[in-house]
Amino acid sequence: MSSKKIGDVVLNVQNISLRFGGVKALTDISFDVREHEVRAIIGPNGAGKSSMLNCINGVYQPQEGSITFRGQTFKHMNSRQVAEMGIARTFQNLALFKGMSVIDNIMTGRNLRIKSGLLAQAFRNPFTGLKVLGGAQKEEEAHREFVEHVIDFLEIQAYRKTPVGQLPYGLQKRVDLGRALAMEPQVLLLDEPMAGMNLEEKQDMSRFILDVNDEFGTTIVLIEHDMGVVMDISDRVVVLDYGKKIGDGTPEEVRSNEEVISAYLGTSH
Ligand SMILES: Nc1ncnc2c1ncn2[C@@H]1O[C@H](COP(=O)(O)OP(=O)(O)OP(=O)(O)O)[C@@H](O)[C@H]1O
Repeated sequence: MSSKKIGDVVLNVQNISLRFGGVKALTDISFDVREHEVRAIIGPNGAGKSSMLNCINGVYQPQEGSITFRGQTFKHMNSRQVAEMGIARTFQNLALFKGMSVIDNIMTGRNLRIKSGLLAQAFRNPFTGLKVLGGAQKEEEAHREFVEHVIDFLEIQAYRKTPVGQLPYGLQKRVDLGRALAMEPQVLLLDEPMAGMNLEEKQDMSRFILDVNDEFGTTIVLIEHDMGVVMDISDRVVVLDYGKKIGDGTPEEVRSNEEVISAYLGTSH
């Protein structure tokens, strides 16, 4: 855990309940996330972690409760609106375009920020027939520059032009992180960023997550199964079990919580 300064509450999850037919995926969940914090959500399989992230992200609409982001409360917001507010996410199963290069995949993260329409980009001088070097082109250059910055930051310069599908899994996860970072989010939701990685890849990813948190000042909410990683990099941890919150506090507090210990003793994690 770093010694950075943690700020005010940026994200407040209030009394969220989510049902799928008879299945109660989440029951009355409340917790907050502070600025610059690394906040983990943990719990055994089926505890409701991904459902929680999907509620914050606007993918699922909970039947009860609300979410407040920087003072703005939303009940029914779609994913695009949430992203435009400054909340980005990565997915458990990579959502990358495998045939496209690393740079083009990361560029897709910039789409929300591209203002000039295609029409403006296609505008030509009627006399010369040449493309007008206007705002659209300048804007594209600025986006490309930011994407190059993300590529340098994640140390993937050598693979800029490589189709993502040809990269090892650990690097694909890093590109997925880059795509989310390209959105310049205030809050980054990471769904099992270390899943399927070997030890070295996990160490690399942990370092990148902490660097993003430090250097970009991004607030991080992550789901992670590897308890060692969670305890190492998180400032505070929420523990879910069968859709209910059974623990919330620093890694030390959560580790010594009886209910958390017994929830984990009965599982493989
Ligand atoms: N789209 C859905 N339709 C029906 N049930 C769902 C859906 N999504 C989640 N559930 C159910 O909600 C509960 C919580 O699932 P969720 O995937 O959120 O848990 P999780 O903690 O992320 O699990 P895991 O660690 O296995 O990824 C489970 O009982 C699951 O079967």
